[in-house]
This record gives sequence, structure tokens and C-alpha cells, in this order.
Amino acid sequence: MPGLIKFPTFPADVPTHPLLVIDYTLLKAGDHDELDKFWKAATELGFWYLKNHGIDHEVNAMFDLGAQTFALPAEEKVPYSYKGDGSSFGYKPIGTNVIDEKGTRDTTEAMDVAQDDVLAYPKSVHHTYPVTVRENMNSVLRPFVEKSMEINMYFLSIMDDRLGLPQGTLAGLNKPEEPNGGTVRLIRAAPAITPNAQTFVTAHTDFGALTLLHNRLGGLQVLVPGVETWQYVKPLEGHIICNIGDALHFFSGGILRSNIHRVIPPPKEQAKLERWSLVFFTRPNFNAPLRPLSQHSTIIANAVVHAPNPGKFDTGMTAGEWLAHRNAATRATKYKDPSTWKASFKGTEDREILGVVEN
Ligand SMILES: O=C(O)CCC(=O)C(=O)O
Ligand SMILES: [Fe+2]
Repeated sequence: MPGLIKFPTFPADVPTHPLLVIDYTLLKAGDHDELDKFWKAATELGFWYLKNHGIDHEVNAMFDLGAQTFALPAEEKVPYSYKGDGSSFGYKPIGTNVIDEKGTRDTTEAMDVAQDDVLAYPKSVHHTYPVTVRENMNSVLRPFVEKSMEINMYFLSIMDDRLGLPQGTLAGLNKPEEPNGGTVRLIRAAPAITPNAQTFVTAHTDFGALTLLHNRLGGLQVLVPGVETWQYVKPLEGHIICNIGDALHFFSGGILRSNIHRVIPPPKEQAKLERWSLVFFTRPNFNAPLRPLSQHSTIIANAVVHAPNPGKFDTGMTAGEWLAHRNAATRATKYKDPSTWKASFKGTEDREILGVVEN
């Protein structure tokens, strides 16, 4: 799917949840209102749109690379599959994950390229990749990764300020020089077999620190606090959908929100098309303990003390262990029965998500 193809627009009569729109240029200029809006988005829903980010060219090139990669015959993709249940670097064939408590297998194909492997290329840190990925590491993946990292590092520096952390604290926990779970993910989902009756990506909170999502078609839905039904997030041209993951929720003692989302087939006319998405995950250094940074910030220390269940932010795991644990919980090879699956597939959500009313 070449990056510049035009798609049928998101249907006007399907309800959506409007995210706050953050202007990256204003944010970088230190605009106070924009910084306040960013903080509101980060703490209330944990999702926002970002415009004026200057990354469109790199995104289009990534979608083209996705098209070339998924078009390869299976024998040129399957040998590069994820290694082991806890890892999500490499190729993910259809059916690797389960999407519900009954153990139904997923129908999406994905290619996950580790940030570490992109930055170290031609050295391999975690995995090796199909020929199309290798040949485009320096020309396509590296520029996309570098620009995405710059955006997320800027978000982290604002969060340091607002959380009362010494400048550089959150960047120090997400250092590209140390092994980490940072990943570029390309996802392809075939046209829906039964619209509205199929899940592409099961309800989850993201496992890392920050996610940048580039969607062309609808399908992404969020469960907004206080609302009982899933709501679509409409893709807006030129806008990145940004969200917060579990690690920042734990580091901030719950001040930053890692919100539940899922992917179902796009609505109406869009459901007839293949759905593509491109995701960039900033995930902390594997050795970073996932617990509140209370010793560095009285704001965080206070938030933890006043939380209904202060102990819940201290996972007793490192970011690497958390990633492996959450990855393994999605794997079909690990599926046993409904209750075991529900218990293992838990992120930072504060309510029962798997039995939520469908709309
Ligand atoms: O494809 C999408 O729109 C979202 C994918 C997602 O949530 C994820 O990979 O974590
Ligand atoms: Fe996600």
C-alpha cells in the first residue's frame, strides 16, 4: 500500500471520541496554553493527536516498506518470526496471539523491528529481519526512528517538568544506548470477515512508555473513563495519535494515564479494505525497575500516598520483565482457559475491560 494512496473517508455518522489536538510547533516554542493542554491530555485520557510534527515523509516511506515486506512470500518472512513467547521483535504470522478469553486466534500480520536493531545496523542486537527491512534500514527505518524518538523525548522532558522530576530523569530511563524494548511495528489486517464481530487487536493498555500511532483507516477504539461503550478514534490526516503506556503510569504513581484501547474492523465502507497501521513504541531500558519515582519527586510521592491502593504501582518487575510477561500473556501458545487468560492479560486498567458492553 503506497504511503500516498487516498482512502474512503471515515463515515460522518459513526460516533467518535474527539481527542485533544496538540500542536508540536507550539509545544516546542514553550507555549503555556499548549503545554497545559498537553498535560490535561496526558493525565485525563492518556491519548491525544499531534499535528505539525514534520514526520509525514518518513511515515509514507514506512508504509511503502510495509507493503513490500508483507508482499514477500511466507518463506522469506516466517524464518524471522518472534523468538520465544516473551519477545515481540521480528515477524508475527497471523494467529500468533489470542484475542479473547475463548482463545480465538488473531487475524493480523505484523512486523516488529527493534529500535536497538535499527540504530545498531548492520550489527544485530536482538533479531534479524527480512530482506526488505534490511535493505531499508538506513534509508527508511533510521530516519523514521530518529524523528519518532525526538518527539517522544520531548514529551518526556515536559513530563519531567510537570512531575517535578530533575530534567532528564525520564529520558535516562529510556536511553537508546541501553537495551530497551523500543519498537517500530507495521500491522496488516485483511478486510473484515464479519464486520463488528471480529477483533483485530484485543483490548489492552500499551506495555511501554509512549506510543506514536499512524492510522489511515478507522478501527482504533478507546474506553474513555466513565463511559461504558467503546468509541472510535478517527484518523485525521497529518495527525499522529499519541498515547501513554504502562511504564509511565507506574513511574508517575498513576498521575499519567495508560488507557485501554483495542482495534476492530474499520466502520462501514472502510471495512472492505485492508487495514494498515504503523506504530512506534518507546519502551524503557530493560533493567529499569517499574515503580514510582517517589524518591525524585514530592509530587509523585504525594500521588502514591493518596492513591486508594498505593502498592499497585510497584510491580516488582523491571521494564524488560514486564514486557516479556505482557507479551507472553497474548500468545496462543500460552493459552490455557478463560480465567487464566483474563488474570494474566492485565495491564494498568482500573476496571474489568473484557466484559464491557459492546456498541
Ligand atoms: O493499529 C492500531 O490502530 C493500534 C495498534 C495498537 O494498539 C498496538 O499495537 O498496541
Ligand atoms: Fe496499543
